[in-house]
Amino acid sequence: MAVFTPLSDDQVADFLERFDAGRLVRLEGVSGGTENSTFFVTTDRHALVLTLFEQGDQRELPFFVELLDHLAAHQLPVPGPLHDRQGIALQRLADRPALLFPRLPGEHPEQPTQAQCHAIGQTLGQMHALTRDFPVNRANPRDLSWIEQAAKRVMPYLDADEQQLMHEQIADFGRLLTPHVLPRGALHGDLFRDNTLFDGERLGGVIDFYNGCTGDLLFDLAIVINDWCATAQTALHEARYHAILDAYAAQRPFTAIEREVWPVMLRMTALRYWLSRLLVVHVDPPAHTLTPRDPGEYLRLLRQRIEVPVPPLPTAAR
Ligand SMILES: Nc1ncnc2c1ncn2[C@@H]1O[C@H](COP(=O)(O)OP(=O)(O)OP(=O)(O)O)[C@@H](O)[C@H]1O
Ligand SMILES: N[C@@H](CCO)C(=O)O
Repeated sequence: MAVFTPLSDDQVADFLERFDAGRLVRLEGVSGGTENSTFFVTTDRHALVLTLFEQGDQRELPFFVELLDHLAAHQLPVPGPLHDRQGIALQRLADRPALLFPRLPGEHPEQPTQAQCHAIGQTLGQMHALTRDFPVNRANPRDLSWIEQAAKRVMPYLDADEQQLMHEQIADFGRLLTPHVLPRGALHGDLFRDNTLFDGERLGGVIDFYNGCTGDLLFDLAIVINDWCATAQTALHEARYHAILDAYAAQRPFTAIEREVWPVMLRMTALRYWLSRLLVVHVDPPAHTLTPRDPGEYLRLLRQRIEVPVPPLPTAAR
């Protein structure tokens, strides 16, 4: 389930009056997602998605709206929010912040093809090239200082080997990453396969920007590689890896420092998800009954990244 706040047809029909988007034909709750209430809204003119924000700091919503407006204005495949007749995107409905989006076509890929990997690498590279000078800022909520704090909260739930691994890795990140200034910009922050929609090989869109923030561009790319390029045994799927990185590098070439710290960034983002999933399981279980994602998957991935070197970042497009 991902309807925490039910809405009636009348509520949504009234809400649509604020926009030039047609009249309500059908309202359906969406079962995917875990954080917000999501509805598919069909009007006589458009297929739309309505999101009610159930958690998080509402003062941060303008960052997401401006980022999506910016990317959509540059024709990136993202759902640019609809603006009402007064030009305002961010609304209130059922006492919650609400946004209305175009419904993008497609399905989440489970076993991404080469063409799908190329498409996501290219789009992320374009997004990063476009947001290097994006003027609005939101600090990365999952940076190294968050990792250090979160690690203290989960330590009691780890065995001795896992505790040692976590301590050693975090010390490494501080030593190997902190001295460097990496290229920065606006990040998606959670670009897993299930935050993309593919219509066949065509990228219909990238969704769920609510982890979006300002940070190291390489952090975003490492999240993508870890999720998109792991085989069932967490080994690196090399064909997908090269397809994503080559397409990305053609849009935004890597710096020498990025090439140097790349293996560390892959480990840091693997540990970031090991931690956030441990927090959900042991420390802050959500109110809903959905099965939490397995922290062990990212522990295995982290170990894999430590034991098996990854090929270097490409120097130039092949
Ligand atoms: N613009 C869109 N076009 C088509 N489908 C969408 C769109 N936005 C959301 N969806 C669908 O709704 C589902 C839930 O949306 P979303 O991922 O934003 O929710 P969430 O509660 O923030 O979830 P989570 O953070 O767990 O991924 C998505 O998996 C997708 O199937
Ligand atoms: N992508 C996250 C969940 C949503 O933030 C994870 O796999 O843990």
